[in-house]
Amino acid sequence: MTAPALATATGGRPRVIICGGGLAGLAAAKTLVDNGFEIELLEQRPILGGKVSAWKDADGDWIETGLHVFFGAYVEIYELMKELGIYNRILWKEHKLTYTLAGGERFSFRTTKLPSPLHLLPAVFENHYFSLPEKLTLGKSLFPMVFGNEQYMAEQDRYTYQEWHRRWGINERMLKKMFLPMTLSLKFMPPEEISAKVVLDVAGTFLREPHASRMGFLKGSPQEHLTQPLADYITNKGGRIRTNCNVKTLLLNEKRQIAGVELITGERIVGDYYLTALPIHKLQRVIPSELKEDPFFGNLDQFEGVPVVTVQMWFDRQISFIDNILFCPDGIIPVYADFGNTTPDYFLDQKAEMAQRRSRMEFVVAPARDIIGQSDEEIVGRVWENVKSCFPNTAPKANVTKATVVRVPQSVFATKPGIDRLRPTQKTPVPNFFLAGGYTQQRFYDSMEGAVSSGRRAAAAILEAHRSQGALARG
Ligand SMILES: Cc1cc2nc3c(=O)[nH]c(=O)nc-3n(C[C@H](O)[C@H](O)[C@H](O)COP(=O)(O)OP(=O)(O)OC[C@H]3O[C@@H](n4cnc5c(N)ncnc54)[C@H](O)[C@@H]3O)c2cc1C
Repeated sequence: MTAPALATATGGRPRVIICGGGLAGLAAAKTLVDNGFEIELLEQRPILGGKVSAWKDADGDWIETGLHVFFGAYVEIYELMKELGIYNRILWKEHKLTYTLAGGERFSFRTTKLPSPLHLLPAVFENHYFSLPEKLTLGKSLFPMVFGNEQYMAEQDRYTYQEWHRRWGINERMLKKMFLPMTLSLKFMPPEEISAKVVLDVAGTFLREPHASRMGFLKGSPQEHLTQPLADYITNKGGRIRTNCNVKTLLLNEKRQIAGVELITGERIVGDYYLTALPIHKLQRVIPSELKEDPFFGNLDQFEGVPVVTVQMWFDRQISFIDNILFCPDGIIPVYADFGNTTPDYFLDQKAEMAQRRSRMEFVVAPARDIIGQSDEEIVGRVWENVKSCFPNTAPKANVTKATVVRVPQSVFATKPGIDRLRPTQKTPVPNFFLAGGYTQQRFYDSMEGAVSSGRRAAAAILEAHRSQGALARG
């Protein structure tokens, strides 16, 4: 809803400069234009979307920054997509987690319609891969996962997940085969590095909410089905989006408020409010050093991004017949999907008979610290060996017709122990400066939902600041 009464001291509409055109910046921009603000969004790259961005290569194939799935637990991104009329672009898959192992072995967890947390218990106890004694070690740990209160969860942030797992005496094979691909898919970090709190938060949500772990895929590229409709909505409402605008620094005035944004070209852009929706390693560079004297900003230097690699491979025949997300504890591809099954826009030969359908797979390669520096050929070769070992009946007959590698040296913020309490609010101690991004405080960490939620919270904080400023002026 537009609020035409909004105005600045000079009589114009309040103007917000947003740095960063990922989901957080775009979600904030949408809320602000909906509320009568003038926005100018500055994005460094030629395309929008940040970590969810995709672009077409010379063959006309979409290349994605990363494999993205939607979880049933998300809320705000669905509200936003419904407002844009694009919620139906999500295709929900069967509520089942499939693990593919070396040698072609498989196991899965299928949920039932029982009330939570019972909906997941048959999934664990019907599973054939783990023995009953192994599964019983997990049973007792479900209590703190489901019933642990906020204080308990916060206290677990001092442990890695591996430490927590061992403290509770949960079976080691479950750590290696079930939880390793889970933590690598969640935050691209292994159990010995990720905070226990993150895993407990996610597992607790899955246990408490029956649909939380259900997953969906976009019907095609995130550019066409998410980012572009969002950007179009903003520009149609008068928002200005500028790509190829690399923000160099935020400028301060004598009151230690933000006075403007300087681009690397030297151009200076001025507004009433400033919102950064940058990845944490970029934010660290644009914040003036004077502000870092305040621990609110100084603490941000303790955050870092996790490296990850995305590999896409095209094949001359169908390798997998599973229309869902796939996990793999063996090798370097903890989570992947065959877009030939999951994503209709990507079917190479949509009208063909099933026999002619071909696989097109996208893999998350993690942990990537030691892999990211390898050559494309080496990385693709290792992924291909991994695929052949997981699909020994179909893969060896197939030929790889094309492969691409996308490296993200600093992707989502590293959820290592001790970092959670340092996550800043969207409102900062500087009255005209606000933050958005997965590292800021909200429930969903660095995810599409976390980005949208943080963007909307930052926009709400700007609205609030503007209203109280108006009240002050009137008073
Ligand atoms: C491989 C991979 C897989 C993922 N899978 C999932 C998934 O399955 N489900 C899920 O929910 N989430 C997933 N995520 C996480 C999700 O993509 C992110 O949490 C979310 O997109 C972050 O959005 P953001 O706007 O906060 O940050 P970003 O997307 O990083 O956006 C920041 C923007 O700022 C721009 N920028 C940087 N520096 C400057 C500068 N100096 N000036 C101007 N602009 C600048 C960047 O170019 C970028 O566009 C995945 C991430 C990756 C990398």
